[in-house]
Amino acid sequence: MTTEITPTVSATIPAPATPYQGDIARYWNNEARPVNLRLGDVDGLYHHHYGIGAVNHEALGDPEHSEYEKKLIAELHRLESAQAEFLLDHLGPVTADDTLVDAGCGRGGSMVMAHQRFGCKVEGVTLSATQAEFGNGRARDLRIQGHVRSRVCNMLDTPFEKGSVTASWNNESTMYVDLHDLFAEHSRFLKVGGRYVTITGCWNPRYGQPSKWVSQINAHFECNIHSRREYLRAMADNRLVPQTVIDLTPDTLPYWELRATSSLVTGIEEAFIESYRDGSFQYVLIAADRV
Ligand SMILES: C[S@@+](CC[C@H](N)C(=O)[O-])C[C@H]1O[C@@H](n2cnc3c(N)ncnc32)[C@H](O)[C@@H]1O
Ligand SMILES: CC(C)=CCC/C(C)=C/COP(=O)(O)OP(=O)(O)O
Ligand SMILES: [Mg+2]
Repeated sequence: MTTEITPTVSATIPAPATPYQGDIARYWNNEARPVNLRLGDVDGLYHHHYGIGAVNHEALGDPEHSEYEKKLIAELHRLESAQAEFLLDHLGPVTADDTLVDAGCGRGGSMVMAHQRFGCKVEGVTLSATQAEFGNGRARDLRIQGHVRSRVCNMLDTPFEKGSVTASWNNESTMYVDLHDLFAEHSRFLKVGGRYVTITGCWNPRYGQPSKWVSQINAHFECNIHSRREYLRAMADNRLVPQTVIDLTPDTLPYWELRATSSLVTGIEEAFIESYRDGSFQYVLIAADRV
């Protein structure tokens, strides 16, 4: 699949708010891992998040078969898209007249899925000009550029008007920011009665402190994973009242176990598998009402 990329964003790139955000912008501008691009090439939905659900071993067939690796890639991608569908399931009622915000939108796969499901406008923000241009290129390819737009913008300081957004989400992008600052900003632009959803990895307070595996994941991605407790506290402080908290850890393990057998491994698979198994790390969905 070829993706048209034109420099629609680069003329207006704001300076990073902090040196750290400059590091993260560089990280995502330079990212081109086959585990993300080859999965996205399956159907043109490019994700930077992980998968949930049971592996369909029947669809994979015989590991010795010449087509097995191609089927494995399609299966990992199916599980990543299932994760995004599950997040969208928790946004509440959304109509074609509504605006949604994807905070930390990556290459925009979840935004396209949201527009295709609801017919609504979706605004995405990322620190990376490469990602925003890629997402806008995909939207143009699909002729949905009037509804789906990515821009380079700090999710802690967005241009969205107070109370103008029906629902918003962070899909695996909360570990790059202070949660109080983040939820204050979502709370500002969400309508009263609107919905906020995150799917994220968090360290488990029951374990005690971040395990060595959690520290390894932080170092690998230059991020700072928060604890489950911190999420709930920061939401409560910002008029976001959890409606649903779901532990997706058992649902994401099959994805990781399958990914660990593929040719697209990146070296981080062991840290996810071991930390999910020893209980130090959890994969969760939290859906909250803006009250
Ligand atoms: C792991 S990717 C997730 C991408 C996307 N949510 C998905 O599911 O495919 C993390 C994203 O968070 C973005 N990000 C990190 N800190 C940010 C910030 N302060 N403002 C806006 N985006 C940020 C990065 O640019 C990147 O797009
Ligand atoms: C759950 C946690 C802690 C996520 C950290 C954020 C992150 C880097 C997500 C996946 O991005 P990606 O799809 O680019 O990563 P990979 O290349 O490993 O697939
Ligand atoms: Mg990935």
